[in-house]
Amino acid sequence: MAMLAVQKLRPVRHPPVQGPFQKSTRPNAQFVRMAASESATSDTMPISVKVPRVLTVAGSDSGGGAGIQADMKTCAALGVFCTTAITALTAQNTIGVQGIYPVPAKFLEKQLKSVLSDIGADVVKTGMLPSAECIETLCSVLDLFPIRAVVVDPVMVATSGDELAGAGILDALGKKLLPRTDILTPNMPEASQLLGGASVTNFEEMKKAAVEIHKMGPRYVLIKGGHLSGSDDMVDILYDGSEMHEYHGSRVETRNTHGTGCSLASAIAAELAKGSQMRQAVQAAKEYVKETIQRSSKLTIGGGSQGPLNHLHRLNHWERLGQSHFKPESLLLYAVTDSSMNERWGRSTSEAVKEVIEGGATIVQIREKEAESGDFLQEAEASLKVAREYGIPLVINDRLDIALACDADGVHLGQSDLPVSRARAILGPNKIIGVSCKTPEQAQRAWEEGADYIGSGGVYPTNTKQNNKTIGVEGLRKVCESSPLPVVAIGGIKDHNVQEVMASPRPKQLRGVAVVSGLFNQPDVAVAAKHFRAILAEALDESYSRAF
Ligand SMILES: Cc1ncc(COP(=O)(O)OP(=O)(O)O)c(N)n1
Ligand SMILES: Cc1ncsc1CCOP(=O)(O)O
Repeated sequence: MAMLAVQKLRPVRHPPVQGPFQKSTRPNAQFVRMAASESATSDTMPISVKVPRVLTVAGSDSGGGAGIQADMKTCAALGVFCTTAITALTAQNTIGVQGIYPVPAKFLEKQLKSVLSDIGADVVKTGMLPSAECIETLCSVLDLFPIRAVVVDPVMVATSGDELAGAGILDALGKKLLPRTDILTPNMPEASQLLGGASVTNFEEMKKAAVEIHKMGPRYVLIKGGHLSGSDDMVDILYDGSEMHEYHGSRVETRNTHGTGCSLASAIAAELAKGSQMRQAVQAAKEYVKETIQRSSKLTIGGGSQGPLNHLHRLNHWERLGQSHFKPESLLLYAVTDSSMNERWGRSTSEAVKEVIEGGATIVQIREKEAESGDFLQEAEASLKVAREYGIPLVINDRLDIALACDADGVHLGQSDLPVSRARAILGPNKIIGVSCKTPEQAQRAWEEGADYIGSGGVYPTNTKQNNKTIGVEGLRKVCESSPLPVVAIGGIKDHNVQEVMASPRPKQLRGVAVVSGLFNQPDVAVAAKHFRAILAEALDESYSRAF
């Protein structure tokens, strides 16, 4: 049995840091300790590890981008343990703030005391403080515990423009909190509000504002110049009462900036908690936020104008998602091979694949119902080589083992094949998984299990697949409307009925047609593919013009 190494807790002895400590009437409770297992108790590893701690006193953002949620993720990313005292719940998303539910001051006090009496905090960071009462409560609790620094982000207006704290807090902020603040981090509109509406719109006014706000009590004032207009150069100013320090950066073009202010203040708090001096902490925090914005710029979360950041980008979770070979547009002309048809016309599968791609196929599936595994693999490898030369995705019908063996771009599965969820677990997030669906229930399941697209049919009767139920154009539409997944129509699709399949009004999920005999049971595959592309172009154009 592994024994846990236990060491007696001692009251905190804070290392001396520059700047005022918060006054304390009571010794702090404890270290945050991680009990180390036996394997970690070598000569070089301490048996008790003191973890830097930040307490964030802020509002909850249900959208996960700002507030408490941003603070916790920032601290986690920077190696700091983050506790919370929630001042308000907000119903919020990437569009804006739909509601605010302030937490009663008495319950805020309970949270603060609960955390500080047990876990303690090296640094307290504040965000949304919705009322004067809440500020007074916070300050009276701060008097009771030793805190090394207080970082105040004077959150008043959300990035969406919604008000989070009214002018009613300014008096309490100025009288109670700012005199005990180590660093205050207003943006330009907040700086203006703190100064009773003074103009803070350019660099010179930012400097003047920093001097004026410094007189209100904070040791450092960091005015964020993100709102400076007419310049790609973004400047923040840090004023310590005698010197102005400038931090220059360049603007990153992205909608994903929601929670940037909370994240910067939390990053400063985290760096201070780890032992940095103020200027170092601001520098490191700015670098972290800059890198975070850059690494978040392509994320698609929510439909509003303010997307969140990827605080934990160093874990690289979402970068890999972006590497999928699949784009719904590639379903436009989906070529499904048939070696018996190709043999009849005197060509190998890989030759047919080359011709169909040259004619305009946008994705290829190798479908072999009779072939031995070794032959299937050889055919797949030769075809994949061709498809890669043209940058066209290639998937394997039914056989996950063949797809894995040749490292194809994915598989197409039928309802009687391996379940999509199992295939996804084996193939990982980046491979394409398509699944055949005839019913709305199957389509819904495909979506839930992680498929990339649906193949739906047979739309028309076909000789290529025996005993295959025909669902018609109506059945195809029902499948399209049952999940957000892109759909490709299949079954008996020929040049004379493509128009009908793709006719307007077309469900937005329907992205193209999958064809076997219409492409491969033809004397010239490239000509057949070109012909399909021309009809598709016309069908799409026509529905485009009808929509206007
Ligand atoms: C794009 C596309 N859609 C549907 C099918 C049919 O797949 P499945 O139901 O697995 O039937 P078989 O192709 O295995 O006979 C498909 N192959 N491709
Ligand atoms: C594989 C498949 N799945 C449903 S119909 C079908 C065959 C489509 O072939 P064709 O395009 O020749 O009708």
